[in-house]
Amino acid sequence: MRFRKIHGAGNDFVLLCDLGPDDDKKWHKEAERLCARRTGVGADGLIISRLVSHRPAVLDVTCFNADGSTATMCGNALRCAAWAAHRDHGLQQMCLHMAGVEHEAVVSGDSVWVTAEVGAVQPRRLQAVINGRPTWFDSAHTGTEHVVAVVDDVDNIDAVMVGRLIRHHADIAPLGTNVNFIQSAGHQALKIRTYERGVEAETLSCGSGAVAAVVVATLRGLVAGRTVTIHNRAGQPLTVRPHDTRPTRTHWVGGPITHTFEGVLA
Ligand SMILES: N[C@H](CCC[C@H](N)C(=O)O)C(=O)O
Repeated sequence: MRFRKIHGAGNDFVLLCDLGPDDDKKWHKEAERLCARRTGVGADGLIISRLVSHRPAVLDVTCFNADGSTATMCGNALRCAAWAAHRDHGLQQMCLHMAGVEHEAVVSGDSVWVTAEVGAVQPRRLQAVINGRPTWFDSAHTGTEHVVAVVDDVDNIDAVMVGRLIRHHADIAPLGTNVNFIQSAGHQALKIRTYERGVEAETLSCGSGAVAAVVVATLRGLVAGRTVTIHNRAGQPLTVRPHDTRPTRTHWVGGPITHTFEGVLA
């Protein structure tokens, strides 16, 4: 079986396209095997993308985290799937279904944009002591669970240690959460680091995390609700902007996609 290795601003995936209507359940174990950094292909997640219809352009996209769990939303996985549908089928705009939610996607020059739906926001959801300072985490649901803390210097955080602590916090068990640390980075810009549940590691970028960061940063007055640049660990910024017709509910997240290589699974 052919696969693509692809990343969305550093968030990397094994991508399988057009497999036909298979049972997704068997892919949990396969995701764990393929994503293993030493013994597999190595990735943050496995994407399975199926073209449902050409006109209108509709894709069904499933994303598994590296530990085999299902991601209910993955902005970068959706962006990778849209990129591949553009390459394979010439689609420029499409509708993507992931975990029962509809997302729009637009391929525009070097950027691929997808929509994320913003759900419940809860200020001061959790607290942790970071570098000796009590720090609040606000939660923002952007299709999956995210908490966001505003800190002075994201580079000075042990993102894996603190991320893991928060991810397993008793107050949010058993679901857990993705954990984001942000700081202001000038006019309409943020710097971010993200610890991802299901990968159980820091990832280089996270689409739904970038949207959660903008929601929380807007709430905290760090940015205004317009276009925001999110500087990540990959050095390949994502851009978040409100949707034109439903700006409070939906955000676009866009950025580069890199197709690294193709291969054949043994
Ligand atoms: N990296 C992803 C989010 C994955 C979410 C996953 N870690 C989970 O909570 O199941 C993104 O670009 O939106």
